[in-house]
Amino acid sequence: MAALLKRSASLLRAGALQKHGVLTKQALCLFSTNMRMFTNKISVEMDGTTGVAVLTMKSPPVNSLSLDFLTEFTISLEKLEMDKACRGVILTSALPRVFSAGLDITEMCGKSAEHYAAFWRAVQEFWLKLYTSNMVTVAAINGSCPAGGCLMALVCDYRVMADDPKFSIGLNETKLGIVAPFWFKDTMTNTIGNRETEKALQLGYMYSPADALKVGLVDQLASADKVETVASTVMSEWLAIPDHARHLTKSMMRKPTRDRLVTHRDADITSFVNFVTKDSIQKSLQMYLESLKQRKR
Ligand SMILES: CCCCCCCC/C=C\C/C=C/C(=O)SCCNC(=O)CCNC(=O)[C@H](O)C(C)(C)COP(=O)(O)OP(=O)(O)OC[C@H]1O[C@@H](n2cnc3c(N)ncnc32)[C@H](O)[C@@H]1OP(=O)(O)O
Repeated sequence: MAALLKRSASLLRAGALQKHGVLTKQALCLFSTNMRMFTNKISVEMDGTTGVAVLTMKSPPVNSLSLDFLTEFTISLEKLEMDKACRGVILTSALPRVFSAGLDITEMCGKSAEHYAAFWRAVQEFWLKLYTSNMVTVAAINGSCPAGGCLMALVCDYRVMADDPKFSIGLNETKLGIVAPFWFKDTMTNTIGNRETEKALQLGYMYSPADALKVGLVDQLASADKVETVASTVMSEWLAIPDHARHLTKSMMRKPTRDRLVTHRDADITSFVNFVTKDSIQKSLQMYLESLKQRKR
C-alpha cells in the first residue's frame, strides 16, 4: 500500500493525473469490506456495511494544506471514489482545536515560480475532486477552519460544526493581504449568497459557530464530542436517497461553478503565480507568518 501511494504521489506530481484524468489501475487499491488506510497525513477508515468512510486529517500542528498533504488527500479521495462500496465520506480532524488552517503559507513564500504553479495545480485538483465527488461528503468541523480549511468544508454537501466559541470559520484571505480566488468566492456565494459573501470576503471575516449557522455557512452545530456522531446521522439521511438521483442533482447544481474553473484553469495558475511572486505579496505573507509565530510569545 505504501509503495502504491508513493507511486501515485509521484504520478500526481509529474502531472500524469492531469494528463490521463484518472489514476492508473496500478495505483488503485479498492476498499471492499471494512478497510483502513494510513498515509503520513491522513487516515481513512471505511465501514463496508454502511458504505461510509471517515477521512481523518492528522498533520500537526494545524493540518495546513501543503503540496504533500494535498497530494495524499486527493489520492485518498480518488481511491474511495473508485470503490463502488463507498457511498459517503465524513471529513474530520485528529487535532485538538483545528480542523484545517488552510493553505500552507510556507508553500507560497520564497519558492520558485515552478513550485507555485505545481502547488496551485494541486489546490485546484483537490477542489475539483472534492467538489465533483459522486459520494455524499459531510464535514465534521471539530476546530477552527480559516481560508482553505473553510473552502474544504464549503465544498462538502453538509457541514456540522462544534459549538465552541473558541473556534471560527471563514475566508480570511484579505487579512493576509491576499485575495480569495474566484472559485473560492463562487463556492462561498453558492452557500451564503452574494451580499453576505461580499461583506465576508472584503473583511476577511471569521465567523463564530453561532454566526456561521445564522448565515448558513454551516448547517448544524453540535457539542464538540458529538460532531462526528451527528455527521454520521446526517450521512445516513443523505444515503437514504437513491445515489443516481442525488448524484445527477448534485452535478446539475455544481456544473457551472466547476466548468468555470476547468475552462480558466491555466489562466488561474498564471494569475496565482504572477500575484504571489510580487514583492509586496511576499512581504505580506512573510509578515503574517511572523505574526502567527509572535502570538505564541
Ligand atoms: C487578482 C487576483 C489574483 C488571484 C490570486 C489568488 C491568490 C490567493 C492565494 C491564496 C489563497 C489562500 C488561502 C489560504 O488558505 S491562506 C492560509 C490562511 N490561514 C490562516 O490564516 C490560518 C492561520 N493560522 C491560525 O489562525 C492558527 O494557527 C489556527 C487558529 C489555525 C491554530 O491556532 P493554534 O492552535 O494556536 O496554532 P498556532 O497559531 O500556534 O500555529 C502552530 C504553528 O503552525 C503554523 N501555522 C499556522 N497556520 C499555518 C498555515 N496556514 N500555514 C503554515 N503554517 C501555519 C504557525 O505559524 C505555528 O508555527 P510555529 O510557530 O513554527 O510552531
